[in-house]
Amino acid sequence: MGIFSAFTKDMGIDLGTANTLVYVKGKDIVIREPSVVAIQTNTKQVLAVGEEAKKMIGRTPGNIVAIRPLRDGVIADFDITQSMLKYFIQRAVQRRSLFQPRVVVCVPSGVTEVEKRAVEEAAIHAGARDAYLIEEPMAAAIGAGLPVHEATGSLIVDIGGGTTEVAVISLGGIVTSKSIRVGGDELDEAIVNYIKKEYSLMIGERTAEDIKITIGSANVKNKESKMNIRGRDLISGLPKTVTVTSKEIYEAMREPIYNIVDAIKSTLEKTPPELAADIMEQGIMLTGGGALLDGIDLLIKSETGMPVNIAENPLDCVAIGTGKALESIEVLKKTSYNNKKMG
Ligand SMILES: Nc1ncnc2c1ncn2[C@@H]1O[C@H](COP(=O)(O)OP(=O)(O)OP(=O)(O)O)[C@@H](O)[C@H]1O
Repeated sequence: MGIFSAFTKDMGIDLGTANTLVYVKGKDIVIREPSVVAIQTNTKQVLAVGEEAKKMIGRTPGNIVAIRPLRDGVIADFDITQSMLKYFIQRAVQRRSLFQPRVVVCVPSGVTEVEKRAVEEAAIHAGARDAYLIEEPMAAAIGAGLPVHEATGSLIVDIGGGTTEVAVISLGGIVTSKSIRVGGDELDEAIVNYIKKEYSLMIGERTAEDIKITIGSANVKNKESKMNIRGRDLISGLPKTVTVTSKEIYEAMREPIYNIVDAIKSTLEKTPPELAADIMEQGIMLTGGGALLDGIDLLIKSETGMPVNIAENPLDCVAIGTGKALESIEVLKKTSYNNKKMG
């Protein structure tokens, strides 16, 4: 390692639809914030980014909006994504630093070629010396400690906010994969719709997420809890409280949960037999916030007949894997995402 490289603060960024994490080489994860930006609508001025902006969702006056610029695994608002990325890079670098970092960004798999270029440019604009992209399932697998470079099959399932990525990895490459636009957000929406239909009660997406995390389960036999929730009665227009059970929430989330299970099954069906045998032995690895949903591992195990493991820190895997990819930057340069640019 040259004397200067020790000071470069190279970083890996998980630009997620729900959360953005920044991993700085030698320091671990230094930023962990929701991917939300609050802006003044008339001037387009950025008022808050991250946690502070998330608190404003559903609570802003007319001239301020709190936006999630990445939705459903794609960049819904490019300019705001760029501002957010710039804000996080500069916060991680600390303005006074003279050294320009090399940055690896993990982007949702649904982004287009144009958007990939634009993310690289945004990173350069924000002060990066070089910018590379990495595919989300590869970053998740590296972060979860799977032997991605060995001649053995690993199956990774990353259940994020906007997307679920399922991939079989061997010898440093993705052998077969599937990405669906179903993740934690879809579960929240299903809860909002269920409560509306069953109780004529309107709740916000943050309340729905809270219900999912507190009493939601993918294996209802294991859980029977209740929760009081508050919202607006659609008939009277007034605030109202109702009590919901985990069984009801399971019913509400059943369809999107089974979409995730089906994506895993169809990936397994396309997996070459030798690699399927490796996966049978090693098990399926779950990462992403959705891996924390109560009972999801048991459901996948019973539906596929394969052993299932949950990564140690499922929310951090992509950021850690993105950061670790920096250590083998030569390998990164050769990946399909970056070699078009290089060649
Ligand atoms: N304990 C929990 N139980 C259920 N879901 C959870 C839990 N904790 C977090 N989540 C969900 O995980 C999702 C966020 O996960 P994560 O941070 O991995 O997504 P992301 O990387 O930002 O999204 P993407 O991979 O789609 O870009 C949210 O939908 C959140 O509600």
